[in-house]
Amino acid sequence: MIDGPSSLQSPQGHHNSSPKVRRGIGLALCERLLTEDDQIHLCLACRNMQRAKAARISLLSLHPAADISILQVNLGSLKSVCQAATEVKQRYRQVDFLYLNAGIMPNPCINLKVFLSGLFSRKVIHMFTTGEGLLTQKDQITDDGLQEVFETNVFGHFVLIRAIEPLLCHVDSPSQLIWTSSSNARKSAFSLLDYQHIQGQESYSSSKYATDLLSVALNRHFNQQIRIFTNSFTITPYNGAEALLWLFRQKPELLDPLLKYHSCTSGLGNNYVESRKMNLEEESSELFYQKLLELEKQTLKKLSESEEEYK
Ligand SMILES: NC(=O)C1=CN([C@@H]2O[C@H](COP(=O)(O)OP(=O)(O)OC[C@H]3O[C@@H](n4cnc5c(N)ncnc54)[C@H](OP(=O)(O)O)[C@@H]3O)[C@@H](O)[C@H]2O)C=CC1
Ligand SMILES: CC(C)CCC[C@@H](C)[C@H]1CC[C@H]2C3=C(CC[C@]12C)[C@@]1(C)CCC(=O)[C@@H](C)[C@@H]1CC3
Repeated sequence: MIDGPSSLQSPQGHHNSSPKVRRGIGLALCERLLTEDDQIHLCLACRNMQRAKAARISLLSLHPAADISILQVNLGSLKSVCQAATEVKQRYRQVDFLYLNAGIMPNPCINLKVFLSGLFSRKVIHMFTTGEGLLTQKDQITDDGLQEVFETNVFGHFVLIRAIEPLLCHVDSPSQLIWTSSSNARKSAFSLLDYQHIQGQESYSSSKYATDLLSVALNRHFNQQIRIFTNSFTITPYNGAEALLWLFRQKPELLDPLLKYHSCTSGLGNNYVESRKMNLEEESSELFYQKLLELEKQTLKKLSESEEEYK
């Protein structure tokens, strides 16, 4: 099983030999999964090996008998994604659960006008749970020539899923693919004509809507063997892992691919999972899927050509 990257950081933000654990949803999920069943094999796929090792140590301190391995992957680099996929195929014959957790929101900027008018309106709860229209981000371009938020939050995951497809599609025991979206996903922030969100300033909202769209197409193309789900705004990483853990216990064939599963917390502090229909059309999801297949073809070709050049 692969988990999304864990969240660990040294106190000053740079790496040393004993980085301090920064708790994100990925690590909280691993802890909760091991509490549920410490016989599972966990593989932590992280971009930073120091943090991955520290996450492993922290999990082992709570579950000494756990079987935990680590793997390096930077989702913002196609080369790294392809290398990680090759490594996964060498190590495993099947992946039962693939949690796609990594997601970035670089340089967020709050729109104070929207915040203040939202604060005194009936939409105040909606604003605090979805952050709709509240934040803008400054995106940048990766070495692959793609928008960083799009590549990290969407395309890197997409290429990884496709590259390890043979490990996911087993007739007798279907795999479950659980992809973290957000209640910040917004249809109006996304455009099929600008799916990398080059022109706008809400790359995070756009990337999470892209995740929702892709989840529907992937379900169709993987012949109902893979289910993809999402979660919403979280107060603590433990709460944020609620829907992810709930999905671990579900039979994938009984879940509706058009629903999004949100981790929620009541006023009394109780966690629960709520399903909501996604605001999307299946035709758009298919069109987007086809566009990503084309982009994958182009970018992987470019990558292999540049690798040939360096030989
Ligand atoms: N927190 C919230 O309120 C909500 C979060 N979400 C989503 O949940 C997921 C986890 O969020 P959260 O735990 O809060 O966030 P964190 O920032 O704590 O964790 C995100 C993780 O993604 C990893 N990551 C970032 N970029 C890359 C990359 N290029 N390659 C590999 N790994 C990468 C980070 O690794 P590293 O440690 O190296 O930085 C980090 O561990 C995200 O997808 C987020 O969008 C959704 C709704 C609400
Ligand atoms: C006094 C300050 C001006 C208060 C500012 C509060 C905001 C920083 C938060 C209010 C709602 C929050 C929110 C998110 C980030 C922080 C806020 C904007 C997210 C966008 C974080 C990532 C997600 O995936 C969303 C679901 C969150 C929605 C709410």
